[in-house]
Amino acid sequence: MAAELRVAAPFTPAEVQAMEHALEAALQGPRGANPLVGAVVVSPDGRELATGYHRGAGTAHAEADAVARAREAGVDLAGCTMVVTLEPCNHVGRTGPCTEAIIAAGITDVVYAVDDPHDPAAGGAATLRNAGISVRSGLAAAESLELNRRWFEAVAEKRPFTTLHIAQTLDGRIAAEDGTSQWISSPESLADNHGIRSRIDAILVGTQTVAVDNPRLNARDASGNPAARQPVRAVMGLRDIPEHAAILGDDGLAVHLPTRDPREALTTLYASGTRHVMVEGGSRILSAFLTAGLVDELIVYLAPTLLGSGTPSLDGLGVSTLPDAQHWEWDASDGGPVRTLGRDLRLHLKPQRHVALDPQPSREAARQAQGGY
Ligand SMILES: NC(=O)C1=CN([C@@H]2O[C@H](COP(=O)(O)OP(=O)(O)OC[C@H]3O[C@@H](n4cnc5c(N)ncnc54)[C@H](OP(=O)(O)O)[C@@H]3O)[C@@H](O)[C@H]2O)C=CC1
Ligand SMILES: Nc1c(N[C@@H]2O[C@H](COP(=O)(O)O)[C@@H](O)[C@H]2O)[nH]c(=O)[nH]c1=O
Repeated sequence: MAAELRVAAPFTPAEVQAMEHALEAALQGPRGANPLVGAVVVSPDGRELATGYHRGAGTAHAEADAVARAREAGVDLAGCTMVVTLEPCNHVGRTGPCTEAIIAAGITDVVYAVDDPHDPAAGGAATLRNAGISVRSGLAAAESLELNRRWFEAVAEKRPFTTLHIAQTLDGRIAAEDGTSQWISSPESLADNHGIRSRIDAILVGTQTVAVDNPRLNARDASGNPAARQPVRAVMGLRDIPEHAAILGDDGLAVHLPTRDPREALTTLYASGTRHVMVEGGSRILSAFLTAGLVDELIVYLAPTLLGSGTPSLDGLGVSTLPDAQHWEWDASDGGPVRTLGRDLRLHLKPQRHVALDPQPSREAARQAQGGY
């Protein structure tokens, strides 16, 4: 009789389930300069003892968050397994390295989904192994890559992660016929927008928005007090910024990008350290970034207001026939796809993964896809 071949399963059922929970936890964080990351610590007998997630650049990483929560609850993690959606980082950025937090907690096993492609942070697995920790990777790798697909792409392209902001009326207008647009959004939407401004690296508008609105573009609270952290204020377009424009301020954070090429604008911002930019408008700038396929996250503040005329949100995307339409998916992260902000709705979307479409789909295929309609 042939000897029975037994191959040890690379991951236990508890680890598989913990990774599912880590992916869910990751979705609570905001998108931006850093990827969404979740972590769950599992005891040797398979119980989930602590969960953590990353709340955005400058805050604790998921692993450190899970360790801190366990400490607060008086839970000892010695001998446990850390299950995390991204390779633990190895560097001192704005927070300490996760490898250190894991080693200090006495964790003996680490299971992660995918390697960290971000040069300064990479190498965590090797550091953990050198400390005698057992490290395995590849669990739910496809799901983890999909979770942060656009972030991985931005890192590979060496450009900032790009969020697009549109504050529009129900009929898709961002300004009235005379150019007035302040304010279409509810105070709650404006507060949300200023919250984003305070955690991004740069905000970008077109030269025409500067000419029409004379915006300040800093991050403020409801009383007008500036936030502790301010973004670079970038103006894109060939025209000079008017000498007395409010955007110039006196803090040296204003920058003119004399180009009409969105990729060139992003490359320039990246070179000076910007890893997350929010494009605020107006119409032609929003359209240029969307047409170039450079938008990683779309936030639409939808006001229950009608103008009937005025500046449309978008100024053409080069789409003349339905099969060329851009498709977007609802984004479950950071509060979900739809939130109510005062009288407004906040819609949260991500670009649909590019799928090669049959250029001339058969009527039968189309009928089936639409359920017979
Ligand atoms: N509700 C909202 O969310 C917002 C509303 N607004 C409103 O939008 C209106 C302004 O929108 P809009 O007139 O479209 O102006 P934009 O702010 O989009 O600026 C357009 C100008 O940017 C320059 N530019 C740079 N790159 C490009 C490009 N790829 N394609 C075209 N132009 C480019 C051009 O000027 P140059 O000659 O200098 O190169 C162009 O005239 C205002 O009324 C403002 O109030 C603005 C922001 C947000
Ligand atoms: N009108 C409009 C927005 N407009 C954006 O805000 C800019 C003004 O910024 P600031 O001068 O800092 O207050 C303006 O030029 C445009 O970029 N944003 C929104 O969230 N909701 C709105 O209804």
